[in-house]
Amino acid sequence: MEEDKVRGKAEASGWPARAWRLLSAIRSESPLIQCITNMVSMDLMANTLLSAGASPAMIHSADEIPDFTPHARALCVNVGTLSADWLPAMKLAAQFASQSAKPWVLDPVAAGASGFRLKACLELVELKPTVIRGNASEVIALSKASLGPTKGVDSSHESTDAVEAAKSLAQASGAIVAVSGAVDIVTDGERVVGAHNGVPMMQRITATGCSVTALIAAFVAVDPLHALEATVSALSIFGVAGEMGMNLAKGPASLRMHLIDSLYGLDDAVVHSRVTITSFS
Ligand SMILES: Nc1ncnc2c1ncn2[C@@H]1O[C@H](COP(=O)(O)OP(=O)(O)OP(=O)(O)O)[C@@H](O)[C@H]1O
Ligand SMILES: Cc1ncsc1CCO
Ligand SMILES: [Mg+2]
Repeated sequence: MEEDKVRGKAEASGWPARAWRLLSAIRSESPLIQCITNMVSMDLMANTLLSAGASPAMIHSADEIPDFTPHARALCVNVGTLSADWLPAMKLAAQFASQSAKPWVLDPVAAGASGFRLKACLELVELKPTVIRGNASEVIALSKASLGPTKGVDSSHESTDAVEAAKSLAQASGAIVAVSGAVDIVTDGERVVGAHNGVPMMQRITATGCSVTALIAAFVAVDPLHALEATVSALSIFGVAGEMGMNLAKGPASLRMHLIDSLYGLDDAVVHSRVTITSFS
């Protein structure tokens, strides 16, 4: 009953209609999304983008960036399996994206796990990402610019523990900051919005976070002037795909498959009845 009330309010706010409109735009425009990502996530990330209707390209060589990056509608940079030889390409691509006024999204995987990684993430933040999406531990580490008690790539905090950290990171960087978790939190430093869709089993599949970051890049590509709204919509749509997928799944491996199928098959009615987004402030 309480859940129905929250859904009712979300519907009245116009969020489901916006999420559906942006997903439809991705399906019709098929925006080219360049991804420089970790070796674990490449497959799921590319398939997530394809099933949403976008066109992924996992192109990471610095030699190709000057020719290629200006053609992409958005860039996703993910430091999951970072090494010193990949970092210059990430920075170069971010510079090209910024120079050509293309949105770019940073995933600061395990930002608090080592000094090398934290410094690299802070340097990337200096290059003005449009959106930063991490789990709560990553956003807290980045916001405080300090190493944290870390489980590596997994979070040891709830997303709601990271609201203040997310707001101050957004204010300091000028980026929209998204914290994934049971409730996904999105802020521009003033407004705070919560996206409530998703299922806990999504945490048992590696790279679902990486993949939703790339999906955010696709949503921002089709609505670059409303990055907060596009980010919330992407998180919500991915969560709804997880919920639909979970109805058919037996565990993480089959959820991975059904999530992709569900994202591909989402329709207006499902999006309108399930998308649950609320304002926190
Ligand atoms: N308890 C939960 N309930 C519902 N959805 C969840 C829950 N935890 C995570 N999710 C969803 O799972 C996806 C991945 O979020 P998560 O916070 O696990 O990212 P992550 O730690 O960066 O993952 P990875 O590093 O493996 O890519 C998001 O879409 C998020 O909304
Ligand atoms: C498991 C793992 N290790 C480095 S990146 C990655 C994918 C999830 O972030
Ligand atoms: Mg992650």
